[in-house]
Amino acid sequence: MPEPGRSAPILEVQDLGIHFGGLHAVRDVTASLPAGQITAIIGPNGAGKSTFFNLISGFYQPTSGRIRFEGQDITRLKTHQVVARGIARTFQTTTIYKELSVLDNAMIGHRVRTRAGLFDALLRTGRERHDEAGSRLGAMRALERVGLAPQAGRPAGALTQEGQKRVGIAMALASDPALLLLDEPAAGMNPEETVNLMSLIRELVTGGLTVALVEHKMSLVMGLADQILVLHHGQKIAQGTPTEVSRDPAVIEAYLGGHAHGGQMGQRTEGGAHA
Ligand SMILES: Nc1ncnc2c1ncn2[C@@H]1O[C@H](COP(=O)(O)OP(=O)(O)OP(=O)(O)O)[C@@H](O)[C@H]1O
Repeated sequence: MPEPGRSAPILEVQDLGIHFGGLHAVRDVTASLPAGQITAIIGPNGAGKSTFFNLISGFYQPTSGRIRFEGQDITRLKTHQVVARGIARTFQTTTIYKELSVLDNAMIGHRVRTRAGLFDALLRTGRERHDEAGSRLGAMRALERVGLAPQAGRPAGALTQEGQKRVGIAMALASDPALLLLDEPAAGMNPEETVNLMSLIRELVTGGLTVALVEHKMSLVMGLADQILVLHHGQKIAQGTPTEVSRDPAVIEAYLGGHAHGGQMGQRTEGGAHA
């Protein structure tokens, strides 16, 4: 496993922040994601993890700070421009089109990156036909990467929960990103499916991808992440290897909230909060 921080950063954020009215959802976060590694972003509920992803992927415009990707400033880019630069994401809730085929889903992911607009599509211009062929090729490549090529013709809704998660990942991979953001990839998965998902993420990283993920399942985070970034009340409170952060007093305090008995990081208490 490569040592965190040893490879050049693919993404750097500096003093990144956003507030909604008086609420600082993310505040003064300075951090970097090493290329070719897996970074997990963790923190108690409401810590700002999803907002952090939304800032990086252009869904939200930061109210302070800068974002650099592959050495270039992407702070003010819109979502489609961020995708075109090479950052793709999946969402917490499954956003696949269940009635469409697995291949069509992946093609939708690819077309985010192509230039043909509605006008081209309606008139079936040469460029549109060219783009469609390119979409099909890019989509098939993405399906091969997630092990779904043999299922390309099936309706996405006919796949297992794990299969549908893979479709979501293929949709993101179809735009051929250098950085993949996974928002709670293991949500709703049983332990066996979670292990399979971990193997898939490892394979993708071995193939050259950089991954950042938000996840509550600590077995996945601890077993997969090269480095962990911990947010609490929108601020970075720790960054390091899984071993380092799990021993960090500030992290333990954030998760246990000062209670001596509360289980491990990320476990949900009966009230639904994270112990
Ligand atoms: N668009 C928005 N408008 C107003 N407040 C928002 C908005 N998006 C997020 N917030 C607030 O910002 C804070 C951080 O939310 P966020 O969803 O990023 O946390 P999180 O760490 O992802 O939480 P969880 O683990 O529960 O998904 C919360 O208080 C949330 O209510």
